[in-house]
Parts: sequence; C-alpha cells; structure tokens
Amino acid sequence: MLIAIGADHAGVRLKEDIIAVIQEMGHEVTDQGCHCNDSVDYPDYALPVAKLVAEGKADRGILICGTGIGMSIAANKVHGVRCALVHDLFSAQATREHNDTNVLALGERVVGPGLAQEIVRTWLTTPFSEGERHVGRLNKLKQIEESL
Ligand SMILES: O=C(CO)[C@H](O)[C@H](O)[C@H](O)COP(=O)(O)O
Repeated sequence: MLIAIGADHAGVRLKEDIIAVIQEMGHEVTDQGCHCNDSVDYPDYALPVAKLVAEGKADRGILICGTGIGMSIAANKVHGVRCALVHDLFSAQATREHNDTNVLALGERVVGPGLAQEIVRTWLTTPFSEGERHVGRLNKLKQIEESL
C-alpha cells in the first residue's frame, strides 16, 4: 500500500518512528511534512494527506499532532475520509473492522512511541469486516456527506 503521512510540529518526532514502521512492513510512504520543529498549523498538513486518500492517490493516511484531535477534525472535513483518533489497540482493530477507516490520527503528546507503532501495525493489518450492519452504517455516513 501507499501510505500518506503528515504531522505538525507536535507530531514530527513520532512521524519518523511511524515512517520506519510502515517501511518495515513493506509499504511505501509519501511524507507530506512538516519537516522541522517550527510551530505550524495542523490543517495545512491534514488537508494534503486527506485529499490524497480521498482522491485514491494514496491507500491510507496517518496524521500526527500533539493530541491527534486537530488532525482528526481537519481530515474528517474532506469527503470520503473516515479518520479515527486512536490511542489503544482495541480501537485500532475495531475502527478498521467496523468503520473501514482510511485515515488514522495519533497524538504524540498522548501516546508513547512503542504503543503508537503497535497501533499502526494493527490498523494497517486489520481488514474491514464487511459485515452487513457496518456496510449499512457506512452508507448512511456517505448519504450525510452527499446531503451537505
Ligand atoms: O490540535 C491540536 C490540539 O487538539 C494539536 O495537538 C496541536 O498539535 C496543538 O494544538 C499544538 O499546540 P502548540 O501549543 O501550538 O504546540
């Protein structure tokens, strides 16, 4: 898979750890920044990653800021993106199985690097369950998007 990744200044250190995990797993990465420790604005980095996923130019996206909250809010404004903020392994698995999430948000100030790496491994390897009830709910999300 091609994974698009982005971070603000509060997530840039964890971004490097996550890139290493993605590459170890045999996936490709497109790094959309940021690339320094200067204070930047998370929407500027969420948007390119979310658009790459929504347009089918990347298979998945991973976004990191201090809490993951700003990144997840921004990413979920892009039609076609289902972004989950995840800081535990149960949610990493459930959000793939139930929500078919295509973008993952993490908070570098919330989660340690070891757990964050394990969350990414779980999220990248867990398939959507294809359960009828989940498909129906995703269709309802799509209808909401299309009605706006
Ligand atoms: O959006 C956020 C908070 O929900 C992110 O965690 C940002 O990284 C954070 O707000 C950045 O904070 P800073 O004080 O500007 O470093």
